[in-house]
Amino acid sequence: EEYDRPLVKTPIPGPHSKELLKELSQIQLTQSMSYCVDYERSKGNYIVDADGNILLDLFQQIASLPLGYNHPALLKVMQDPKTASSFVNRAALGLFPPVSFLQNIKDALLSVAPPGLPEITTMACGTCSVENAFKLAFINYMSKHRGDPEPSLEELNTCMLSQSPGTPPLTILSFDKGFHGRTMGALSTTRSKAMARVNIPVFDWPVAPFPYLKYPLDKHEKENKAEEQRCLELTRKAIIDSNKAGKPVAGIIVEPIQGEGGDNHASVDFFRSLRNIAKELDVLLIVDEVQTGCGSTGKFWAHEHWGLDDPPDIVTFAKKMLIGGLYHKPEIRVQQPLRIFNTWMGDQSKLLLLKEVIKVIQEEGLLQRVQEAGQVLLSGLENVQDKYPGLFSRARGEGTFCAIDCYDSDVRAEFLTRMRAEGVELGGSGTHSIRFRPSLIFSTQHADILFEITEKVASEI
Ligand SMILES: Cc1ncc(COP(=O)(O)O)c(CNc2csc(C(=O)O)c2)c1O
Repeated sequence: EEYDRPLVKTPIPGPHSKELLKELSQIQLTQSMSYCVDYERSKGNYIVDADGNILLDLFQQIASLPLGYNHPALLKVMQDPKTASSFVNRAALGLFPPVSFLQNIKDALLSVAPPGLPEITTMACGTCSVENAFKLAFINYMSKHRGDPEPSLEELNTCMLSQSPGTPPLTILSFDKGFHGRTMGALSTTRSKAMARVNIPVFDWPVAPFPYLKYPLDKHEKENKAEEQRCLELTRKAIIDSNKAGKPVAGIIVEPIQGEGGDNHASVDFFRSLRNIAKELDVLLIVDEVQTGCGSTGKFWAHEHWGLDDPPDIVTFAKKMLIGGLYHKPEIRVQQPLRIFNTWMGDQSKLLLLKEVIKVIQEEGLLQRVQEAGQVLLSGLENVQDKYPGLFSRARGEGTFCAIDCYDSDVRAEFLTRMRAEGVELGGSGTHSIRFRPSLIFSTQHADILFEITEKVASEI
């Protein structure tokens, strides 16, 4: 059971949050912190802050809570004495896997593997999953072009001097406004905000535009088709040009929906064509499902909407999956140990929680609930934009992975601040979009509360 509705008693952040953040600012930057949270009292769709304010949370820790706060099924895992050892003994999974490792991987990860991708490597977060997906692509490219999975002696020597052929000038093609993480390789393919990239030396890898669609989609079919065609042609050209310039493209990375760069969508045809381009140019297709994965688009994996005959080569995940990792085709498994590797390789305790998450999704039919609640959410957003055309536009979404544009970033900031003051936690995406990232237990009654509060706020702005 959770709370019936939001209850805001103080300004947010309240006095206790302010005091805690002030102390914390002695040891680290706290500007990104909105308020401190009482994680014991937070329940389901509702987050409770340090001052007892109860908010309907449609952002859910940057879209990383699958079942909201303190779900009983997850708390039950913690009460099981058998699981304590998994939480206190963090295994180096690449060296000393627990006896239960394969069973847990089967139950938690292989049971929901994307179609056609039966192999998996676990990781700790989305960024390190993406970094290792790139390495998988590079290692594969070299093995394939060498005709031998084993690196040559010349490669082993020259790589220590950062020289070719051991250190190859390979690249990853990514899309403008994409987000794939903030470490140097992932950051080379992340272009959502300048502040995430500035002053960091990144790789100068090829980039292509991602479609910017006009809404409603059914009223702009011709223009949107042309926009997608333009992007596909520039993608193909960027790869061919990079190959010709002696910087071979080993992989393409794409999000099914660009979750940081402005909730940018593209059609099934766009992604099916992208898959064909990757195949034609012999480039691995990496689908980054860190934000879209684990159900919020109404299918377990967002790319399942594309109905691909030939699956992606690699799918990265994290956030709602509670652990990071990458699924991949068997033929691209690296042959040598300790090349795709780090100390922990994720965390076995998260697999025990994820097993329960998947059971709850199946037993409570949460994918169906996401589809139903998503329709109510999207049509509610369409009503809001119809009623307040000066404030909102481009309502869009797949499942509950929805967004709406504000007139500009100032209106967005004002709207988010007022919504929080009225007890609804939302996030921004890109320069002026609002993103909805409720957990999978979000239902139509939460949508009713959302739109009741949205009406109040929109009428006051
Ligand atoms: C599509 C996609 N790919 C990779 C990542 C990186 O995952 P983490 O390393 O943050 O777990 C993310 C993380 N999302 C994210 C949202 S805000 C943010 C940030 O660092 O500002 C990161 C993602 O959305």
